[in-house]
Amino acid sequence: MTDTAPDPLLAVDGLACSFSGLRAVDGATLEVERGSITALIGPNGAGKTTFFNVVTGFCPCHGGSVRFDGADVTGAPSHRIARRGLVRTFQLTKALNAMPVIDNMLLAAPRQPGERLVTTVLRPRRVRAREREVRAAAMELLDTFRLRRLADEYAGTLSGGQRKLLELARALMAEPQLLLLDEPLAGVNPTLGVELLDHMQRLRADRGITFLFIEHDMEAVMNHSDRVIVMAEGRAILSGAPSEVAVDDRVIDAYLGGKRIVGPTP
Ligand SMILES: Nc1ncnc2c1ncn2[C@@H]1O[C@H](COP(=O)(O)OP(=O)(O)OP(=O)(O)O)[C@@H](O)[C@H]1O
Repeated sequence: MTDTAPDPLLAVDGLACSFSGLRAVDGATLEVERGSITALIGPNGAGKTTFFNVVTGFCPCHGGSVRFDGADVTGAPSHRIARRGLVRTFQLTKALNAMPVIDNMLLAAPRQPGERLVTTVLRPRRVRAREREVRAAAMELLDTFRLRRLADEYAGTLSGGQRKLLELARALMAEPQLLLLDEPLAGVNPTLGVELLDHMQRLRADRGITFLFIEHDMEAVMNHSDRVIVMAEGRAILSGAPSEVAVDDRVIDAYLGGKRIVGPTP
């Protein structure tokens, strides 16, 4: 690692996670700056997805620490980490596919007082007010992603691109401070890919959301991120501006197929 942020939103130190002896994440140390769009790159099997899973509480932590927004969240359950604003996207499951788009959105909202019978009975007005708030937030996001007209359609009937947008919209219902995206451009046509990257820029500007995204598309990484972190064999081996990372010999040899990429386009 070559740089550190003064007040990082996410600070991970020596993180480890093994699967039956295989060290998928092996002492990863990295930081994500507040308000940045940071890319996480590295070869297949480098441990990027497992890193996301450990940080967000979906895989066990076998060593090291995770600090988010100044709090130690190492090994905390995923729902508690998400409630703090550290959220990752997920592919729509079978169950979610069998539900209308709007229900997918409503289910993803935090702090639903109607979840508790006692609140529903004793404070019905509060429950209804929160339900209206959640529905309004869902509709606004569906508008943003041009999915509003599909609100009552089953999620399973959406095109691949629309599903990607719905995954992003669902994650935003959790009101993230830091959103982790695992290969957001995979399987997406180039036009929608550009749209997704524009959404990230706009969400950062309008809602102050910080992004950490895993991506193999080097053009997207170099042109749409402020920082790039390179992972190999379970560790972060390099971090810097895209223009710095793009000229590093290790990156050129191992991850860019020997091709030199000259920084972001103006
Ligand atoms: N649930 C699991 N059980 C066993 N091994 C796993 C599990 N998840 C990941 N691994 C292994 O951990 C290593 C890291 O995998 P991971 O998916 O985190 O890498 P990655 O960098 O995200 O790769 P890719 O770019 O191909 O998605 C790989 O060797 C993988 O096979």
